[in-house]
Amino acid sequence: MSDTVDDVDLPYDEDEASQQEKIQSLEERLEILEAQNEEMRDKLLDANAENNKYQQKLERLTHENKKLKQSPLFVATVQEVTDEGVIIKQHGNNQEALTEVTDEMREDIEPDARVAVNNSLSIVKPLSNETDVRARVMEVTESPDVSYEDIGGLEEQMQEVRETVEMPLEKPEMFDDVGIDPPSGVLLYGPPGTGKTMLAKAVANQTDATFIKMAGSELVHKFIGEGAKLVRDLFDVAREHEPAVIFIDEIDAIAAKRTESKTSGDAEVQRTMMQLLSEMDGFEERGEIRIIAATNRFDMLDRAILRPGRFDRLIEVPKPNAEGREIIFEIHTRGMNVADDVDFAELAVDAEEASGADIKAVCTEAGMFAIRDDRTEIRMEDFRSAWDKVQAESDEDEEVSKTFA
Ligand SMILES: Nc1ncnc2c1ncn2[C@@H]1O[C@H](COP(=O)(O)OP(=O)(O)OP(=O)(O)O)[C@@H](O)[C@H]1O
Repeated sequence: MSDTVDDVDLPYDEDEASQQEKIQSLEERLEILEAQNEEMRDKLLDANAENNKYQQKLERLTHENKKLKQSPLFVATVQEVTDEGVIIKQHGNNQEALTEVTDEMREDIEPDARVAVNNSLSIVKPLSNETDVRARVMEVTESPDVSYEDIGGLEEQMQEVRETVEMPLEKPEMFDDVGIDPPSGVLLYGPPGTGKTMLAKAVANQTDATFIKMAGSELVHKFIGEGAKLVRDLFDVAREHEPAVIFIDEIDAIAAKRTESKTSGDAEVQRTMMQLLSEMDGFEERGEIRIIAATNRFDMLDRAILRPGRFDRLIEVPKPNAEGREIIFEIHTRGMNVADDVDFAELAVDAEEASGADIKAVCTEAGMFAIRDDRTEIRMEDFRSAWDKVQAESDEDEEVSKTFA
């Protein structure tokens, strides 16, 4: 829509201005309008250019997003950066490939760098170096600070771990003299928070062995193609630190029963497990290294892992009974200022179904109740309230895990 001449606010007085004055005013007005028009056009051009830039950025991000969603990614090592492209070698199957990269990516890549590649072997991103990965998945402790006295209610289990792990480390000659091979691996199984990790740490402490922990889930879920290599690394690190206790937590993540599905993730889990079995089978040359594995899901384990010479000693680590719970209460309140009215036997009966980890949480919570009440002494009522709280929290957790199951 345009204004008609009648609507226009004229820059002169219609009745009084001379013809000459009218022309001059109109010329001046025209000049101003032309300048304004020019300015608006420049702004429009700038806005268009800006728009184009955002459009391109949006396309790049959408593309990037799509690329990242094409999981899983595989791990490869850069062999050579050539004018034709980058030569990479995929981990796991050792397949070599020539792949093209953008100029920006080329700047970030050098021979021996590890990169994540997608299904079509395009480099998606460079990876942090190997030591970072090792550090992320392996916990190496020269002397863990857990001793047998810190563990409550697991006398039998402790005895068995001592025989099967401690004896071969401390008196290997006894096994030679008798002429039997010590068990290579011990499998601890039972509900979460019952002291499996503590048992492994205590035996390492007792034997002055280095404690090396790796979580099965870390081994397989981080990057496809890395699992088997990390298992090799794990045993290399153990050899460097002999005597050593290797603790593989959540072993079910690598040693679950074979499923029907043939996804690349499954193949990766299989490769990781085969590597673990072969490391264990070649165990005699490995000297003073003992392996302890743990799982909360014994029912899921592939039986191959339980054959003789592998994890052939199975030790169940159940939740503690009332007597065990009482001892665990005593252990975790050793350094606490507990009032005379506190009766651990009674608390142990009340806290049915509690794991060692729950009891530890109850003791800490009880201390918090005393602090909130401005007291330095912890009373029976604090422990009772703490148990109610811990129980309510674990019920909540259960609800959440059911919701997401
Ligand atoms: N039997 C126990 N005696 C004393 N404290 C215990 C016992 N069991 C568990 N705890 C306490 O709970 C914490 C967690 O226990 P731990 O990590 O050994 O459990 P876990 O069986 O390895 O659990 P998960 O299967 O979840 O790894 C311990 O650091 C300790 O404070």
